[in-house]
Amino acid sequence: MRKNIVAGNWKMNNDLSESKKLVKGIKKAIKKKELKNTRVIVSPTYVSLNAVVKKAKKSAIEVAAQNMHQADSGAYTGEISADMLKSVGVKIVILGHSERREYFGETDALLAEKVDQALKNKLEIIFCFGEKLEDRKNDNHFKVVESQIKNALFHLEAKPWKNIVLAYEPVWAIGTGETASPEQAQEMHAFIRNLVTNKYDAKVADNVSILYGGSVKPANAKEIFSKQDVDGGLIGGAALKTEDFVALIDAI
Ligand SMILES: O=C[C@H](O)COP(=O)(O)O
Repeated sequence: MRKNIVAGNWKMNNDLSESKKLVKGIKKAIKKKELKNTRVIVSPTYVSLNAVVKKAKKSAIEVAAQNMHQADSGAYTGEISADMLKSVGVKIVILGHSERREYFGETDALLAEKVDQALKNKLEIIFCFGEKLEDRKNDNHFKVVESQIKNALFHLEAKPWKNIVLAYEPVWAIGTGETASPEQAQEMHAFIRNLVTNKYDAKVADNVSILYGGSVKPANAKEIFSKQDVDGGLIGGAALKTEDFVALIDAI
């Protein structure tokens, strides 16, 4: 059965001491909670990964990296490999975030390589995709999402899908305060699950968690998370404050 997930993407926020403080706060706040079928993931910057992994020990918190390079190693100044992530205890990596696509030119083809590299290294992937505002205005949102998923993930066999989490993040809703309505989120999530069913089978589709991301906050989380095909959220801004993030965990 698929899991619910509340994942905080800290993006380029929080230095080392702020990162340690935030994970410590979350750890304390969730200590006595019965999380049942819910996973809690935080994703600090590279420089804080090791420290956050250590602080998260003996808690339900899992730690993800925000990106990684597609090669094993080599002359790629400024980059981080899958092996390096594993060496500091990281088991999950976010790939395909719209900010990586937009500001760092990451294409579907490159992301397909990163996906293969992550899976080869037994890293779990939170794979992000989503349409831009003009795509939605032109009624192209389903087509765009379908091609992003097909191009980066549909070369995979069914088996590796147990290590894939999908994150639908409409670009127009990220950091803008504008959220997709719960109905819009459900409509797209059902479409995505159907795509996976058609390509693989119902079992693969039922087992994949599909997260929603884009201006999720305590005030709107419950309604979004309550939708049948929404299995939690990938959270930016609201993941930076302990009480807000914990409220999102409570909302699931
Ligand atoms: O990765 C997280 C998403 O980009 C959502 O960010 P946001 O919650 O600040 O809109």
